[in-house]
Amino acid sequence: MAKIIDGKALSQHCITQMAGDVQALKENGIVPGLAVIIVGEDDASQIYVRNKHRKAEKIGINSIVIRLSTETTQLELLERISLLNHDPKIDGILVQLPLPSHINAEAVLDSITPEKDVDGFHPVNVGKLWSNRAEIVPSTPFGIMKMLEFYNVDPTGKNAVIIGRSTIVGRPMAAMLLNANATVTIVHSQTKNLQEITQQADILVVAIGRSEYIKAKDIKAGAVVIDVGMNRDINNKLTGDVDYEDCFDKASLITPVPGGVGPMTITMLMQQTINIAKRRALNDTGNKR
Ligand SMILES: Nc1nc2c(c(=O)[nH]1)N[C@@H](CN(C=O)c1ccc(C(=O)N[C@@H](CCC(=O)O)C(=O)O)cc1)CN2
Ligand SMILES: [Mg+2]
Repeated sequence: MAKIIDGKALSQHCITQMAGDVQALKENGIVPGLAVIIVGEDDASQIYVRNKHRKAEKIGINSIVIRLSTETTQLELLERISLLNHDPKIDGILVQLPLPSHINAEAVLDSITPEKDVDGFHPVNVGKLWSNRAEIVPSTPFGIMKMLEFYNVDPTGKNAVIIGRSTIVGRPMAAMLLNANATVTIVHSQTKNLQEITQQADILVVAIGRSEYIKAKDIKAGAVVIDVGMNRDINNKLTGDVDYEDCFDKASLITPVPGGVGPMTITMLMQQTINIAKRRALNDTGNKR
């Protein structure tokens, strides 16, 4: 029988620690600041942004949310980002994805100054991650690394298989597991004999976007199974990419959906905002000398 990796409980544990860190920063005159920009009316995005704002406030981070209409032009968005790039009170800038189709998301993300790119999507931060000298990393895989650490899963020498090659999850997850000394394989929609590879995984991270795609027959006995999927069925019920019930007895550890990876994504965003503010605190001290 698998043990459940409880993302909600771990998230709460991290929040308590972070609130203490923010208090200490404030005593040194630094208030961490996070700016989240949302363009358009996507329902799910609205909820995630609201949750980010609430969690930030709970920890003591100064959170601002900039809500822009669907008709916002790319130029208007770039101008907003430029103002935030130069705002000394803002440590982290995040543009909620997806953006409306008339906006070039890459151009927008690339315009965020790398030091404030709290999502870790800027090519400079991607390059640093792959060079194993990361400062800011994408929150979803960062949350997964925290989960592994908290549940005493050392990736060293393990076979880690990631299903999915997105820039938000699959690719940065591969870099982080590689940096943690795992033997890493990425599989994706074009991979031949995918199941033969997933069956070898000691750590399996599933981000393929297909409801309950991974079954017990696809995993190794004792595998650690991390489900990044979020799929809505016709009754609006949330399902993961892993058939949780089917895999439960065969895995050693497994994340539920909801209550696994999702809550840690937002919590790790807060951690990165605090980390950037800590670097600002160090620089401020340096400047005063
Ligand atoms: N700029 C970004 N955009 C997006 C990111 C991101 O990291 N940066 N990730 C996702 C959305 N996302 C955060 O932004 C996110 C998604 C889901 C959850 C979450 O807590 N999920 C819950 C279930 C919620 C539900 O019922 O719908 C869970 O899994 O328990 C948090 C954050 C895309 N965009
Ligand atoms: Mg089921």
